[in-house]
Amino acid sequence: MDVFIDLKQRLIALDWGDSNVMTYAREIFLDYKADQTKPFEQFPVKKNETYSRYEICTVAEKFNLVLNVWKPNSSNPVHDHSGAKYLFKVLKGSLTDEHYEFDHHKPIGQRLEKKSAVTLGLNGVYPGVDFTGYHKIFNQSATEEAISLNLYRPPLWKCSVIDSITEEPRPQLMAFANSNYEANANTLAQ
Ligand SMILES: N[C@@H](CS(=O)O)C(=O)O
Ligand SMILES: [Fe+2]
Repeated sequence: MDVFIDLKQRLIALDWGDSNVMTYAREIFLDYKADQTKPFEQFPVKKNETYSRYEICTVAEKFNLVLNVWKPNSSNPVHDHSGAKYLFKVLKGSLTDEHYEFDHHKPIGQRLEKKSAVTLGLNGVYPGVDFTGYHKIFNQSATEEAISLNLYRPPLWKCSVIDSITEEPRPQLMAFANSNYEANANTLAQ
C-alpha cells in the first residue's frame, strides 16, 4: 500500500520552477494527515541504526521526499543540506529541530552556536521554507519512536556533517534503507 500516493501526486503537480514552490508545498504538507492505522510498519528502523531514511519519491532537479524513522532518544548529527531547502511533517510522535550557526574560525567547542529550536507534535509541520543552514533533528522521547516526512528542494543526496569531536565538516552521501522503493515519481508519471 502506498500511503503517500495522493501527497506525491499533489507535489509532482506543482511548478518546481516557481520560487515560491516550497510555500505551496508547505500548504500541501499541512493538508496531509497521518493515517494512524499503522501504515508505517513497512518502514522499520534498520538494525544498527538510530534512525533510518526511506526514499519515498525523487524527481530529478526538483525535489525528493524522504521518510525518516527515529528510535526513542535519537538524533542526527548537526549537518547542512548542500543548499537544499527543506520542510518536514511529524507523522508519529514528536520531533525537535535545532538550528545552528557554524563558524569554522572559532575554537573547537565554540564553533556551533544554537540559534533556534522548534518542537513539533503529531501532524506538526516545520514552520519555515527558506532555511539552508546547519541543523539537527531529534526525538526526545525515551519510549516512543518518531516519524517525519521530509521534503527537499532540490533533491538531497549529500550533505556536510559537523564531526562532533573535530568540529570539521565531513561530506556524507545519503544512504536509503530501501534501495528500490516501488512507487517513485517515474512510475507515477507513466
Ligand atoms: N537529512 C537528514 C534528515 S533532516 O535533518 O533533514 C538526514 O538524513 O539525517
Ligand atoms: Fe537535515
